[in-house]
Amino acid sequence: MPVLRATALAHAPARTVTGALIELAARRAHLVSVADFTVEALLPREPFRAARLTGQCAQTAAGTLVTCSFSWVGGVVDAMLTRTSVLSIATSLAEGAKARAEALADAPVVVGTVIVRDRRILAQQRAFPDSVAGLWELPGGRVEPGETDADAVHRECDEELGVGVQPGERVGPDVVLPSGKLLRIYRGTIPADATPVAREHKGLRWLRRDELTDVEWLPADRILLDCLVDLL
Ligand SMILES: Nc1nc2c([nH]c(=O)n2[C@H]2C[C@H](O)[C@@H](COP(=O)(O)OP(=O)(O)OP(=O)(O)O)O2)c(=O)[nH]1
Repeated sequence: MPVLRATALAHAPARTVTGALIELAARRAHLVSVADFTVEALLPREPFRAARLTGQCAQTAAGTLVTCSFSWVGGVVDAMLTRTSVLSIATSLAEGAKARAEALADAPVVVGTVIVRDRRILAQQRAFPDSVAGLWELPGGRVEPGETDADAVHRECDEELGVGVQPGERVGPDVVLPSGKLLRIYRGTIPADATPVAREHKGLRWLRRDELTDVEWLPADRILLDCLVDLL
């Protein structure tokens, strides 16, 4: 199976470069899976139908090395012209992810919080604005000036759920929102006897692994479902 690779070195964190790769890959291909530092997608059009794109980010001392590879079943599409155009797609993705991630360095951040209890994730249903009312998301919100991400996790969960959350480690890559903000997910732990209540949302659900796709998530959260499943 032919494989072509292109690389670039980005001066941005690996999770942000992965987020940039997701954004670029989703414009050209169908996302197949997203992990912390790896994106897989399938190209939808001939002559690349069934060609697989893999974008991988690795943090190094010099920056984040982004590697974009294309693999496809050889044969008719294995002509020199195709190899050249595949290489140019891989190169533009790697270079594009580098440029986009570096431009996103100062982007505002929205934090989301994954709270797991009894192997269920807490999701909340938006009440407003009308464009997203009824869709589901993780507790959280915008990081305000002067706050750390952890401060925002704590404040937003207190405001939205009335519980004290202990912010934990990162989950998944950054996801670029249509507004240009970055959605950034953290684990959060609540006391065993705490009972979250929906103060600003229509409702709450504790979702089991097999229920995660029963609700209609905001588009950015849908991209992260693979990463959430891994926590259950
Ligand atoms: N809290 C949260 N927001 C999310 C998630 N996924 C996602 O796309 N978003 C988007 C929805 C909103 O456009 C934005 C967060 O806005 P928000 O309304 O919850 O937070 P906020 O009160 O601090 O924001 P703002 O209205 O003051 O700008 O991020 C998620 O899982 N959790």
